[in-house]
Formats: sequence, structure tokens, C-alpha cells
Amino acid sequence: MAKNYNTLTQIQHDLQSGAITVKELVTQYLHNIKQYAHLKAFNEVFEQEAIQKAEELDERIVTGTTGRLAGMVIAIKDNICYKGHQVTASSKILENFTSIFSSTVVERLLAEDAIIIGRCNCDEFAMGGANENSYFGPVKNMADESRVPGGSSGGSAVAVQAGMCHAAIGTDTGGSIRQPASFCGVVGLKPTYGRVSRHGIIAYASSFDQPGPITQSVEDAALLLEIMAGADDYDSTASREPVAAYSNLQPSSGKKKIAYLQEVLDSEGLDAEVKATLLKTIEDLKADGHTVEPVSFEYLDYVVPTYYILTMAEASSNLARYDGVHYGYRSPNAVDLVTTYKRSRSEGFGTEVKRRIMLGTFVLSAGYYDAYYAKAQKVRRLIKERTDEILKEFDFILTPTAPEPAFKIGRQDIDPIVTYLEDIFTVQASLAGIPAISLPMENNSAGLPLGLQLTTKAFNEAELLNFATYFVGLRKS
Ligand SMILES: NC(=O)C[C@H](N)C(=O)O
Repeated sequence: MAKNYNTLTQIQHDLQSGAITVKELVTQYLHNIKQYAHLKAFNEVFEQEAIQKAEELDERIVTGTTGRLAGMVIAIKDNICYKGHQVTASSKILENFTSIFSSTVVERLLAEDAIIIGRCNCDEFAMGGANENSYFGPVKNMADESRVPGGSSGGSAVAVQAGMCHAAIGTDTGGSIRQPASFCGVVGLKPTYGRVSRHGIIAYASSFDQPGPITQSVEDAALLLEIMAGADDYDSTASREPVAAYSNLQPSSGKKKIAYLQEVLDSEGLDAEVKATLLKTIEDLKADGHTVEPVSFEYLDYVVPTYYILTMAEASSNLARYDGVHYGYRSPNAVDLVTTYKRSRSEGFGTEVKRRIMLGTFVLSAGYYDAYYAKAQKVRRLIKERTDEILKEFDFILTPTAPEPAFKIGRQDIDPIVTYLEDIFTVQASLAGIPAISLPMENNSAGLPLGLQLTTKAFNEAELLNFATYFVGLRKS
């Protein structure tokens, strides 16, 4: 299979005509996984299982009894539970832990005959923006192996970038799908909070976490969303809002009103080529007859601190369950209950996770709760209200996904705050609970991918995906 398939439609066309088989597809992905093993995109490859499922599917294709995702070979981020398979969140504390049930996301994908080829490396407990916080080592960007792939779903993005699978499922708390997608030149969609069930996703910050697709095309992102979305008895925050036929894309859906944020254009850390891409896109959109206007978003400087106070607080609570008693790593140096807790957690968690648990505990502690946690909740409300106000007047907000392209591996050792600030454009949608998509634009002069982000109102994914289909074509036309 020399061919590089951009969409599942193309794959299914060739499966139907007999030009390829699912087994050949899987074999090709497995070949690529071996060829690019040094990028460390996978924590585990389900090789034999994938081949066996491919053989089964090939038989059913002949009888016409396959589901909508037949031929879709996907990778899942290693914080998504899949019954009978290990799930580690790239942490020592969960090393060798096996899921006893599948996440709703996995169940829905399997029910439509997707093949899951493996679980992908990520930042430990999804905490990071460079995939350097993994217990299993950093992931490398295929576009430049001295650079990070972004994070926390870095392995998932690289797996798609390097053709190790057709698509991947990541999770996004404050940009973990979108930022690696932009660093790796692929499409990354964070749905509305509650659009996709979180049941069976290892929790980081429960009022933010959302699973979503990482793909080569908007078309596949739409299809995967349609299959994963919807109410779920196992997650009371999964919305009952009807699931639209996202995959029924209507690319020419008229002229739109698009806002760009003046503070983003003026922000200090914005890379010159990223800025140029944004400005050129604004001109292209105007030339096509869309209304594109600057608006003021006066809270830009507050989004990162607000996001980190709230997510660290939630993380400190969520990660309390890893105590060396119930499951996961237990320190061999423990001698009693207290040392079991202390040593298992000290030895089992990595530096960044411990930093966040401690800061999260601090902002929730008596005497500091009002000054930090309660205040951050109020600021979240202000950010959400202002964002909703902009989106009442405009269809979309357009920003770069990240202030700069993929940076060098090792930089975050110098200062974690630098990595936190990378989230400045992605966390607005996370705080507001609204959908956002990162779309690949042209590479910069050093050959590094750049992405732009479109954000829209809650549960407006259909319009977002329709427009995204047109948007990715802007550079090609
Ligand atoms: N999890 C995410 O969405 C990534 C974000 N940089 C964080 O560390 O919280």
C-alpha cells in the first residue's frame, strides 16, 4: 500500500473495489510504527489483535455487514480505558494496570468496527504541553525530531502525522488535542464540554476534560465526533443535546462573521510567522466575502492563571485516589499505612504531576481558598460571559492555535511557566466549555507545521466543521 489515504471515504472506496484489504492497511501501519519507533508515539501496539480483527473485517466486507468505521484504524491516547488492555496515563503509578471496563468512547468506536491499533504516549495524566512529562520518555515531532510534538496528546498527533494509524483519539483539557495537532500538521477537534462522554477517561480536571479526534481531514473528524458523541448513562455531564449528522458536511455554507482578538495580535510572545499566517488568512477570508473584524478580549492575560488554578485544584482531588492501596504502584519501601501513601505517591508520580497536586492542594486550602480557587471560579465566569457575548455577534473566533511552532525538546526544563503560557490561545474555549478546532495551514520557513484555531458556540460543532472544510481549502485554492 504505497497510497496515503487522507479520508476514510477513500479507504472504504478501495476496500469495496477490492483494491486493498483491511489486513494490508493494518500491515502498512504496523510497518510505519516500526519504522518510526524512535519517535516514541506508542506506549503499546496491539499488533496481533489488530491483524486478527482486520482478517475478520475483510471477511465481513465481502458480505456487506460492516459498521460505519470499517477500515478506520485508530490509536487511542493512553488515558482512555479499553477493557482487558493496559492503561497508564504515561505514569509509573499506573504501570501495568489493566482496564476492567472500556470507556464509552472506545465502545462506540468498536461498535462501528474501528480497529484500535495501540495506545499512545502522552504527558503524565495529560499534564503538559510538550509530551516531555511522560514516564516512558518524550515523543519526537516527525517534522523535526529535535522538537516536541506538543502535548499532552503528543503521541496521538505523531501517530497520525507519521502514518502509524489513520486517526487517533486524544483528550483535551486546555489544548491537549489542538496544540499537538497544530505542531504536527493535522486536524484536532475539542468538542463542547459534555458533547462526548468522559466515562472511562482517566480524570485530570473533570470540569474541562473532553475526548476528541485527531485526524488528517475535517471529514474524518466529523465522522468520529458523530459516532462518539451523545448522552451516556455512565456520565451525568454527557449532554442529552441531540447529535447532529456532523459527517453530512455542507462546505459552502454562506458568508460568515468572524472575530479575531486584538490582544492576540498585540501579544508579545507571538511568533512573526504565526502572526503572518493569521493576517494572511484574515485577508483571504475577507477576499472571499466574509466579515472579519477585530474585537477586544480584555481577559487574555487572565486565561492562563485561571485555567491553571482551577485545573490544579481539580487534579489534586482527582489524583487523591492513587494511594498505593486501591490500585497502581505501591512502594516496596513502605512499612505502614502512612508510608504506603507517602512513598507510593512520591515514587509513583513525576515532577510535574507532584507540582500540580501541591499547588492544587494549596489553592484549595483554608485561608487561600477565597483568594485563589473561589476567585478563579469568578474569573472563569467572566471569561465565559465575554466569550459568549462575542459569539452572539460572530459565528467564529479565529486565533492561532499556539503562539509559536513546535519548540526544541528540553526547553521546559528551564521553566515550566513557559510551557503553561503556550496554552494562552487554547484555554479560552476550555474555560468557556465551547468547541474549538485546530486546522493545519502552511508550514513555516523552517518546514514546521502551523495551525489556526476556530472557536464557536456550545454545541455548534456542525457549523464549525462545515466551515472548517472550506477553511482548510483556503490555502489550496
Ligand atoms: N491537558 C491539556 O489540555 C494540556 C495543558 N497544557 C495542561 O497541561 O493542562
